[in-house]
Amino acid sequence: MAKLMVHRNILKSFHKLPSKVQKRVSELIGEFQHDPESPAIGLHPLPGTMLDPKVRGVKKLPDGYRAIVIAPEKGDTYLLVHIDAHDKAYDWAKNKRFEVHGMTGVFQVFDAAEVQSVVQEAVPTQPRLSDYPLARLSDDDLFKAGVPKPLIPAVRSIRSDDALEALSAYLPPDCRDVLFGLAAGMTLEQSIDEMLGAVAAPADVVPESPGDFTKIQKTPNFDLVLVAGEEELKQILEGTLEEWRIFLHPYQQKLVKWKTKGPMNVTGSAGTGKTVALMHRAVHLARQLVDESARILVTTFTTNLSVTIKHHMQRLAPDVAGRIEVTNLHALARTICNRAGWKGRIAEDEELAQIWADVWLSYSEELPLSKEEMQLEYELVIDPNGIDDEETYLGTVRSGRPRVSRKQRKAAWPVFRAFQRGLKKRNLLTFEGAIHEARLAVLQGNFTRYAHVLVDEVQDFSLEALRLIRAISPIDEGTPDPLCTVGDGHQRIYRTKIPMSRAGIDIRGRSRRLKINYRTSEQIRKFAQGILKGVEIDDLDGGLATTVGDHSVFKGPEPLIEKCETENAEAEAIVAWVQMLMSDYGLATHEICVTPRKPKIVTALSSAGIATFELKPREEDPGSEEAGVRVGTMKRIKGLEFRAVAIACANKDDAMNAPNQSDIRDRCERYVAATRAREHLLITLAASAGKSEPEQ
Ligand SMILES: Nc1ncnc2c1ncn2[C@@H]1O[C@H](COP(=O)(O)OP(=O)(O)OP(=O)(O)O)[C@@H](O)[C@H]1O
Repeated sequence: MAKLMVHRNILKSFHKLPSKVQKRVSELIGEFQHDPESPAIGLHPLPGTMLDPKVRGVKKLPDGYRAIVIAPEKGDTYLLVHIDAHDKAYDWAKNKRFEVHGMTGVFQVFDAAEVQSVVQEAVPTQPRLSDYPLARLSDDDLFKAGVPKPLIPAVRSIRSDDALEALSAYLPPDCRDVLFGLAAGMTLEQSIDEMLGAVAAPADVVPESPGDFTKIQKTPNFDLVLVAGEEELKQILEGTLEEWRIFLHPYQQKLVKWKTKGPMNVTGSAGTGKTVALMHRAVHLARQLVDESARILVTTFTTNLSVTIKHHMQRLAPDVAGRIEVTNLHALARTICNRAGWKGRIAEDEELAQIWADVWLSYSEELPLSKEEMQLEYELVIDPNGIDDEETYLGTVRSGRPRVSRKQRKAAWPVFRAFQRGLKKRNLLTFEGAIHEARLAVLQGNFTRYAHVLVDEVQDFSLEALRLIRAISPIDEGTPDPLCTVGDGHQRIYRTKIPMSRAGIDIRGRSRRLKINYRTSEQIRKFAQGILKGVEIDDLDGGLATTVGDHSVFKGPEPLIEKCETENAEAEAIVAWVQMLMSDYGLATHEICVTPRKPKIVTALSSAGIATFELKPREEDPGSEEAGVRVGTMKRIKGLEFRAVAIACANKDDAMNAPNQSDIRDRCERYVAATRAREHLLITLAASAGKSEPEQ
């Protein structure tokens, strides 16, 4: 029976086709599997009009529409690559080649003449850097990198990043990714490995000729999907199956299926598909569970993200979703404490204040630090490190905290102890205290370990939280794939860095990085990176993170910067920008977000007749079900994404006005906010903002 694979582009544009055409295409796909030559389909060659003789037209579509199908020279897998009105469809296909690459086995679509002319346009303007990395490669090297043979001359003439950038939209995505890695200074092997997931394609995916489609399903495919059944086809075509569910990047795929003996770690800057890889990995592991009672845990730092993941998991894999517990760290800790018999609750802020007040009343000796500093020391050192004895406190590494002598620490300890007794007396715990108690409960055998643990946003986990996830995963049992942590040092907004090794989580040799950005345009990615320019970002294990080779899969408008004299001017600028997005780009209000929430901006938007919707903590964003420009704190929008984001920073003391002189966590928070934007980003700055505003 013939098979039909569908190209990613069809799925992206299907909803734009007339409904009659949509209906007929769905039927045709079904009919095709039975008999591609059936007269009801009208598959016909187009001799003399197409550069590639494998191109076929499909006639039997309503309203003069045509589908372009690529017929195999070898095998019985056909590829549906394009649908459009008659002339447009044939014009699209006329000069293109549709080939399986002879080295990588990846199916590629390209137009060599178009690529040549883009390069020629870029060449006169590019500086002639003779030592540009691509210029040093031989034709053979470029072929190994996945460049189709007809494109090699054009690629060889690239001499600058700008020219590569200009060309990138015309290159097959696999070869584009590898070339970006090479241009960033990676070796050929490194780049192929990092971008395609393997240094060399296995022999069984390499085709005999560009028209040999017999192995195409075994290849790490960027753009083709074999539709499993009618229901899946319907969902795919209706656009209810998101792209990330169908088209994993080969490197994501590799991480999903990677078999590890110990804990593994995935890093990558914002939008590189870490959460997507983690969700697919959880499903992959769940489908392999043999023991009926075994469960998998997926946990996150924020409630928002765990709610989103839970929702996706139920749709991604209803067959195994019941075996995957998705919860945020604090809920997890509470559950473990409750199951271990704890009857108390988490203290409210007022209760904590009362306990401190009692401590100060009962304490007559001279304090080694001010009351405020003592409280901070408790919150930032004692509590997140799970310290409950003096000796441990004396030996604790207090990264990022002002120096406190051993003598001061000795004098401070009885105060902290008194605070802990105060909590215990009232049967209360702090959030961090609950994590500590949960870990002790697990270590005492009061909670069954999970078969596999997967953790997102791990950069924000405290030392004690890392120890908890280590304790509930089966690391010490020696079973495979015990723990998978995912995080990004650029997005650490709740605490200072803690290497995983300090919690006994050994990820050496099992840490990988994702580089391809799917969320934000290249322009926004670069801008956001600029906010953290000069800051050393860690790799979550004591080393430095690198962004070498990072790039986005699409381009967009440059981020806009508006300097504003007053709060009113800022509000007006944001209203004008929202109106422009709605009228020029057709954005709906729920696709736009303004952060942080400033009352003047909300009032100005509603005076202009534009509804707003406040994103509150722990409440889900209702998406298209509820209109209104989203407004919320930068912390609240972490884990979300919008087509457009405005970051309102016109107050002089905002970190965005002088990032180089600002606190790292404030800069990270602004990085997080900027990377929530897919296509449009507006930053308002104070009129006095100087040279140190973020570099683009
Ligand atoms: N293979 C893919 N194909 C298409 N889209 C993808 C793919 N992987 C991820 N995406 C999309 O990219 C966006 C970012 O993905 P994801 O949230 O997994 O990234 P992340 O690295 O976890 O981001 P952050 O750290 O900012 O939370 C999402 O819109 C997701 O749907």
